[in-house]
Amino acid sequence: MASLRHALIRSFLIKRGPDETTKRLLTLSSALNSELRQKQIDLLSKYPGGCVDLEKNDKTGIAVLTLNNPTKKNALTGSMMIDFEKRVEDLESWEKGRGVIFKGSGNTFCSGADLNVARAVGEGKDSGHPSLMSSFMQNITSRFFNLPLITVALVEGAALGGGAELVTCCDFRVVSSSANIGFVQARMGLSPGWGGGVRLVNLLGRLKALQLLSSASIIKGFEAQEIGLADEIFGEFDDSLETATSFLTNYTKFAPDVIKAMKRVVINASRSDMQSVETLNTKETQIFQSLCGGLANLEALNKKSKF
Ligand SMILES: CC[C@H](C(=O)O)C(=O)SCCNC(=O)CCNC(=O)[C@H](O)C(C)(C)COP(=O)(O)OP(=O)(O)OC[C@H]1O[C@@H](n2cnc3c(N)ncnc32)[C@H](O)[C@@H]1OP(=O)(O)O
Repeated sequence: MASLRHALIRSFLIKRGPDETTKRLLTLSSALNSELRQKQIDLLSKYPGGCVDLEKNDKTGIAVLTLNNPTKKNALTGSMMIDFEKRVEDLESWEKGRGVIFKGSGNTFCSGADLNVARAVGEGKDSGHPSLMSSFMQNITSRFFNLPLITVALVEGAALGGGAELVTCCDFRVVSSSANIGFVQARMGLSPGWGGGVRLVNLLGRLKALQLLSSASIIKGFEAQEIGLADEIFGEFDDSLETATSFLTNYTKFAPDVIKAMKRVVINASRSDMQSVETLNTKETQIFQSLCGGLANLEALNKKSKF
């Protein structure tokens, strides 16, 4: 697949060092990247609805990032994916930032990709649409995961499919005891496509990740805590945002520069080769693309089953 080859070539070039040929090839690579990005934006902007809101508090250094599509359980439309990228860009350059709470509106987290987008992407298999959506979301979730800020997912209600993958792109998870977290891609005849497979293995280890992905089981908040997918649990009568804020303040007491430095230390130490994650993600997309629009996927989409 072109983008896999492109990523592998780019990774080789960056490692090779700055000679003339490499510079010219990297310029070509950048041009290819911007062409890919335009194709992604053209595809995703066809699916409007909902928004992703960001409230930054310069005084406390804490921001709240909210997936806002309550009539669809915060399912991610194409325009929300583009919104998400803009909010991540804002956070990447937030000087007074210390931490981010990532939540959904209406006491639920996210029910994954909007099924209308998932269906359209599957039907556009031959035009490479699955890889365009997958690589776009992998890039944003990787950038969010590597923000120089301490991030916590506030998980209530449902976090299903891509929604469960978004749960993994935070440093920490504060989860309602009655929340439902499910990597339900297999029920859709799919595999993870938003970088959640790579992050889940890094977070829980190969065996627990394989159990969750291959069973497509939906676990409650307290079960998530037992396996290490939740760092704190709260009850239905607790104020969820207050709980997440109080949890986050344990890690955001010091000056923004110090917090950012600590996060950068951890990012660098946890990955010896920056390109390896890009290569792993690209291979995840290749697997996702191979299933998207396949028989199992189309049957599941036509059933529009609930979980
Ligand atoms: C790599 C990502 C991957 C991909 O791209 O293929 C995916 O993420 S695929 C999507 C995987 N997620 C799902 O399949 C979840 C589907 N939704 C449900 O199971 C339920 O809606 C649930 C459990 C989230 C909530 O159930 P509840 O009974 O509380 O509410 P409703 O089902 O009545 O939902 C209310 C309202 O929201 C609409 N809805 C919910 N999820 C989605 C979605 N993912 N896409 C589009 N619309 C969604 C649902 O249709 C209802 O709308 P209404 O007009 O009232 O019928």
